[in-house]
Amino acid sequence: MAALTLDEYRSVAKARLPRPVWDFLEGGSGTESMLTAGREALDRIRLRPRCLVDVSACEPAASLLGAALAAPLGVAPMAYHQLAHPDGEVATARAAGAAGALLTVSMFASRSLEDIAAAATGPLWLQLYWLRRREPMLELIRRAEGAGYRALVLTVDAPRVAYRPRDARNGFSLPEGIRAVNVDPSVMSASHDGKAGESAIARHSKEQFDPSITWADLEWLRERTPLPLVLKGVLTGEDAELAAEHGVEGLVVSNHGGRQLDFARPAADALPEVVKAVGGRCAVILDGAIRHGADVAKALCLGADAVLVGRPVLWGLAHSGADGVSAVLGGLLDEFAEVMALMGAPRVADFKSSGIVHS
Ligand SMILES: Cc1cc2nc3c(=O)[nH]c(=O)nc-3n(C[C@H](O)[C@H](O)[C@H](O)COP(=O)(O)O)c2cc1C
Ligand SMILES: O=C(O)C(=O)c1ccccc1
Repeated sequence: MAALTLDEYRSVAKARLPRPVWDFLEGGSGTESMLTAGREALDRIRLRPRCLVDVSACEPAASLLGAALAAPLGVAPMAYHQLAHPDGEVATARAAGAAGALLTVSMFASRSLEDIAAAATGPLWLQLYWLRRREPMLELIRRAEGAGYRALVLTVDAPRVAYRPRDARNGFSLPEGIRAVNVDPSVMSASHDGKAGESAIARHSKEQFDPSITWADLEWLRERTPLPLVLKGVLTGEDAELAAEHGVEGLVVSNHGGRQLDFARPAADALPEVVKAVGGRCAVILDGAIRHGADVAKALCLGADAVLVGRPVLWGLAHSGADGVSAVLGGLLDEFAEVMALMGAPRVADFKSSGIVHS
């Protein structure tokens, strides 16, 4: 087990980072109701262990869209890792590789796609927001293909970035020297122009994100890249069905870590109907509030193929760069391996709906 708990990494990160940066990383949208709701949904689910199963050789390894992982675990796309540590996404990539975890790189990463790929020893996916100007998106996709990224994750729960009261109050903008280096400054330059009452990120995203895209536009993207497509931010069986009909390869069931639609349902509550709707036609991934090895087990029992972890990775980065991220991911992995043994579930496939009960 890890020497420190995630809460300890969180406390150190909070103490170390400037308040507006901490608020940006940690905050949510609207009333911030979703920051606790995601955790409560997972806490309501309890495990039903089986006994006298041979667990002398537990195997947490999994595969996700053809990528071999040490466990069904990845890092969620998050903008600007350099806010947490100067090495930014390069450190995260090193640590994710060492832990055998997937890394999803945000379109608004603060290190270049190529530098991240050079540091990575595990699979990389690239996350995209759909921009009004499509050429910069396509250029990014070309670069991702060239650098060996293995899938595209289109975030579909953010036709605009939601109102986030902490960032508005702080007039949040990026500190000197940190920017979204993979896109032209005209696409996202959230620096130097913050003023009280408005977040530079919210303003830029309103200008740049295309809020008019529909299912019909997915075809346009598919014709332009051979990479598998994953949609992130699906919360209903209806949309899961549409995604499967459109040949999407994967779904991330997510409420964006409580940063988009306030009062949305927690992703864990939406997962069963999504799994049922896709009926095995695409991979299903859960994200939001994953903090324990037991959460990975619960997600698998609900029918997910894997989970993504968000903020804890930034806490690890802020604590001690790549080493901190390795410890955070390694700790989750160790916990999951222990849950396998104590659940009498020596293989990932042994986690079924009978493994949980809602309390
Ligand atoms: C600081 C921060 C930046 C984020 N940036 C992005 C992003 O660029 N693209 C995206 O699809 N999701 C983004 N997200 C959402 C995460 O991918 C993920 O859905 C969420 O953080 C998971 O919840 P957790 O932090 O509780 O684990 C961001 C989240 C945070 C905390
Ligand atoms: O997606 C987010 O949550 C987010 O914080 C963000 C960051 C940069 C640009 C757009 C959104």
